[in-house]
Amino acid sequence: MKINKPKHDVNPDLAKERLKCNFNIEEVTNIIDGGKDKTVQRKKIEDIALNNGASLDEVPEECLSIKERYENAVRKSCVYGNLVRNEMLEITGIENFESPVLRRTADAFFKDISPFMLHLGMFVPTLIGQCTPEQTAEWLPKALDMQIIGAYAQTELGHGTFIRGLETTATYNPEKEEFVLHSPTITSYKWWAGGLGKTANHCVVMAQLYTQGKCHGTHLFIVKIRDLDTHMPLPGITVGEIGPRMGFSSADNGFLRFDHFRIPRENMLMKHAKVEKDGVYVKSAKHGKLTYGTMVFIRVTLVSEMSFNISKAATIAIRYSAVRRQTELRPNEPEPQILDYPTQQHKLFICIATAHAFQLTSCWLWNTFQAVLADMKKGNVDTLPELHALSSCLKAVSTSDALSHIEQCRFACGGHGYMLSSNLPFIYSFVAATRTYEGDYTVLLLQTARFLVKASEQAEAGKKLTQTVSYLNRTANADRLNWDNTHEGIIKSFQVIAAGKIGQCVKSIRDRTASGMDYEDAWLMTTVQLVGAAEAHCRAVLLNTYWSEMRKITEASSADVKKVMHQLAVLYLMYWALEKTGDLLKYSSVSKKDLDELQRRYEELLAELRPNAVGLVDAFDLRDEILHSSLGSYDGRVYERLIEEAHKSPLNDEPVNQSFHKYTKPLMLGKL
Ligand SMILES: CCCCC/C=C\C/C=C\C/C=C\C=C\C(=O)SCCNC(=O)CCNC(=O)[C@H](O)C(C)(C)COP(=O)(O)OP(=O)(O)OC[C@H]1O[C@@H](n2cnc3c(N)ncnc32)[C@H](O)[C@@H]1OP(=O)(O)O
Ligand SMILES: Cc1cc2nc3c(=O)[nH]c(=O)nc-3n(C[C@H](O)[C@H](O)[C@H](O)COP(=O)(O)OP(=O)(O)OC[C@H]3O[C@@H](n4cnc5c(N)ncnc54)[C@H](O)[C@@H]3O)c2cc1C
Repeated sequence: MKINKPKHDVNPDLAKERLKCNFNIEEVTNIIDGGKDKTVQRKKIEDIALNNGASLDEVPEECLSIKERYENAVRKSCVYGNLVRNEMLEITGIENFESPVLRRTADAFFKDISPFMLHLGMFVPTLIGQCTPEQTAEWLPKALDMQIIGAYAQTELGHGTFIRGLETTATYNPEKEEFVLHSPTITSYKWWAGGLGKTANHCVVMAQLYTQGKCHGTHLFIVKIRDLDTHMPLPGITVGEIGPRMGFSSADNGFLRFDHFRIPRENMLMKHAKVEKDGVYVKSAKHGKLTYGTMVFIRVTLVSEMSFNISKAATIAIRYSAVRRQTELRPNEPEPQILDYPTQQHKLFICIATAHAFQLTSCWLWNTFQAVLADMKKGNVDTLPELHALSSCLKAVSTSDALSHIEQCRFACGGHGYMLSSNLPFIYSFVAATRTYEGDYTVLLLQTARFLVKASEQAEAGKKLTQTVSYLNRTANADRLNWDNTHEGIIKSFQVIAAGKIGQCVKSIRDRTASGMDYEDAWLMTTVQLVGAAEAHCRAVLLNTYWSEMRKITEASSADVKKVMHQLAVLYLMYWALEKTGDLLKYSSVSKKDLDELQRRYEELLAELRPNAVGLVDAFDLRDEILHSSLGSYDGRVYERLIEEAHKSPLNDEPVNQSFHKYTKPLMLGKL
């Protein structure tokens, strides 16, 4: 495999690590990419995007002012967008505009975030999912060609989670065949939409639809908010940026207020429900929640996004841990590489395994999503609730796990991991937002819990359940599972934990209603348990999917690759079994002796994986331009890079800062 040759000598410790690796790295890269041809395609696209240096910044993004950072990000977005439009999409095919390969190259341009991200990330998918064929013909080519730039304005100042509580109104006027968009209260300001503040000239707006004097709930509208030539906001539109936040600092998350703003009837996105010219409302023939489709789509894609982010953080932390030496183990012996500490391996090897677990699960989820879309095309929406439950819990758990693993990667890099030049703080703050946006963690797990409670009741009634909850058919009446210390045994025990927790929730709700509580209060009182049950279900799905997909995907692999992929999956199973010993003790016959044995095997496995650690992160094949890290580059020149980056600090532009003469010296002389 062609590796981008480092310009400098590789750090000797890192070079030695690469000699230790006992499997074929290229083979694992091909597995991650989804095949050899996909690796070739990815590399071709990366060469187009990155070889001309257009992604490079003279001054690090973080050293710029807010305005400069935004302007620089727009500049790079245009260069990048142009490359996507003219060269990259030709290779992937226009229908793959959301390809992870494009997503990956975008990271080389933006340490933080592109102000255009939501254009391709949400605006375009909404057009694809919510437009009639005529609307698609009108809007999609312009959006894909970037003649118009869009945002997705759903959340308001007062409501994000509770979509039915949104206050923006779209009132239909049959005389003029127009909708009037209005923000009636301060809490109805649209708030948060990425790219809305300064970049977008169009946006999709979620608003309460009124026609013939009746409210028909939230629907989507496409709205032009700025003049295409001058970029000035149109009359009736107040739009701006919401201000600095934890991350997302090079983009322009926006606010938007409508003052009786008129749009043509054709601007309601009418694939599912519509308003006729005379004002008659025709509701979706299929399902009431199809306007939420973009959210489901993004939740599905976020699982792969989390895999990518963990793989970046793991690459940085593992390469750094191979270079970094700290603390004598025995007097007069060299300090060990910190990667030799089992505690460090415990923090980091799970990250490699999780990146694989999420990648394989995301492919499986994507196929499930495509199958549901195909069913819906034929008018069958029966599979939608299961997809909604799955995408909700996998989005919640993958973003939450990614966040804690990435934080462990930062801890694993000590003080240097706190430097922005390590890139770990950027990765962390990006992923921190994913736990909240597209549906908050708790809220989405409660959506899954609704589905699980219904499934449990169906299992109790002897009905056959769909695939992801079919374990409830087998385990509904099981009390404590007989512990079986095999991989399949661990997966089964997680299904029993999930079934036990769901059963306990059902019982709590029933006990509470039997004692006189109404159902809503009984549900509310049980929500802490319900979140736990949905998380447990998600763990069972993740463990089962990772294990079975790993076995499938490595069927034709070489023995060494099979072995190391198998070891990672076993590590994942053991890690989670040990994390959840309380649940195992409650729901299975596992003994202290069994758990001690599991712990011993886990520690041995860390040691077995140790020689392959650097090889495993090299297999993620993340170019230095994408990693943006002083600690994680391929050549391991950690200390040299930290010094180079320090010199880029604007505070080092002159030997004495003017504040000394203005403030410090007068203070020292008592003249302030
Ligand atoms: C170039 C590539 C780029 C890739 C980049 C990758 C990532 C970046 C992308 C974006 C980044 C940044 C931006 C983020 C944007 C946003 O955050 S947009 C705003 C997102 N907002 C949310 O997610 C809000 C969360 N809230 C909800 O989803 C719903 O309100 C909630 C599900 C909580 C409840 O909805 P509500 O209307 O109140 O429903 P009910 O409680 O009445 O439920 C009725 C039944 O409908 C079922 N249901 C709910 N949602 C769905 C759905 N989506 N699909 C199918 N079914 C659904 C619900 O379960 C109920 O069913 P039962 O009655 O139980 O049977
Ligand atoms: C970086 C970023 C980018 C974003 N981009 C966009 C965008 O482009 N477009 C857009 O429309 N929106 C966007 N959002 C908004 C985002 O979708 C919402 O912030 C998110 O859905 C959470 O909603 P909320 O802010 O109303 O939180 P809230 O719902 O107010 O949550 C606050 C707390 O209340 C809890 N809570 C709320 N409801 C319940 C319940 N029913 N049961 C139990 N607990 C509950 C939550 O768990 C949480 O702990 C973005 C947000 C961020 C942070």
